[in-house]
Amino acid sequence: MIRVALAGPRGRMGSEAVHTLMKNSSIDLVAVLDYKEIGKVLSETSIFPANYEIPVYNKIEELLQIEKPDVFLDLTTPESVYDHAEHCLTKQVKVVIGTTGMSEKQSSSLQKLSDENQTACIIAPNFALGAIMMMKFAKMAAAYFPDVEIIELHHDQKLDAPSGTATKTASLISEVRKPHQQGHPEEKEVLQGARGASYQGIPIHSVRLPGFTAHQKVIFGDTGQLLTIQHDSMSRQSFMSGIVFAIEKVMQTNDYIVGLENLLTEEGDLR
Ligand SMILES: NC(=O)C1=CN([C@@H]2O[C@H](COP(=O)(O)OP(=O)(O)OC[C@H]3O[C@@H](n4cnc5c(N)ncnc54)[C@H](O)[C@@H]3O)[C@@H](O)[C@H]2O)C=CC1
Ligand SMILES: O=C(O)C1=N[C@H](C(=O)O)C[C@H](O)C1
Repeated sequence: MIRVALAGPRGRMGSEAVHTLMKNSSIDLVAVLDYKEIGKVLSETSIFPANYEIPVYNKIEELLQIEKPDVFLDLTTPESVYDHAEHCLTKQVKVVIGTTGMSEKQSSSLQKLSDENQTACIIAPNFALGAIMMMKFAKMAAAYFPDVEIIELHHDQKLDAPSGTATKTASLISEVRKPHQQGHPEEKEVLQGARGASYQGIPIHSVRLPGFTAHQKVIFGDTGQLLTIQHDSMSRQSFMSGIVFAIEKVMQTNDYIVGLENLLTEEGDLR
């Protein structure tokens, strides 16, 4: 049994993940971390059934010391995630991070901590298999279609923009796309922000509206043709098999890994 602690149990992702981990016969959800008092065990909150007697902690130091999890899964906020991961890696507790919105500086610092403590840290900007495929396909296409823009569309409660998925997609594309100027060389934004954010020259446009869950289009343009690679998460169920996969994989490594595409084999692991 893999002993897992989860941060953010009442969130949109966290609550779904609690149910998934409770149902999994090779995972033992030993504790959850919330930032405020919500009861001593999860079943005392209105959103979980009576048999969810999982202890709730407000202090990560106590959680790690008392429950000794093998893996700490973070599904919280850009503000909290770094601090949690730092505590875990320093105490040599493996980490799976689903939370997006960390700065590059924070990610590099976690990589250093992971290396120094020889403790695995898997960062998954997107746990959904289809989104991972979208990113892989986009990287393939970018070798042939260097002009590309990314449009990501999410629910209006999302805190970070652009999404972790969009940034990761742009980073993968940048590995193969020859740096060059897109659009007209004399292009001017009449209204600031009209051309979106720029990741090494790749425009990223973020849409936030009620009604959306998590969606992305990667549009490649060439003379007389367009190629669009699109992924839609219609519910948070789409992320759950990826969470279990990441927890299983983090037990087999001591490395710092960003993106589940680095862990997939050609045999269709996540099915
Ligand atoms: N990697 C992936 O596939 C996915 C990642 N996400 C990311 O996961 C994160 C969570 O997303 P949602 O569930 O939609 O957000 P949410 O706002 O519904 O949930 C976040 C939860 O974290 C809790 N929280 C905040 N600070 C905390 C702390 N210090 N300790 C413990 N709990 C704390 C909040 O009370 C809240 O319940 C976001 O960063 C989002 O971008 C979301 C969906 C998929
Ligand atoms: O906040 C979300 O909802 C999501 N966040 C992740 C991201 O920033 O890419 C993954 C997915 O898009 C859902």
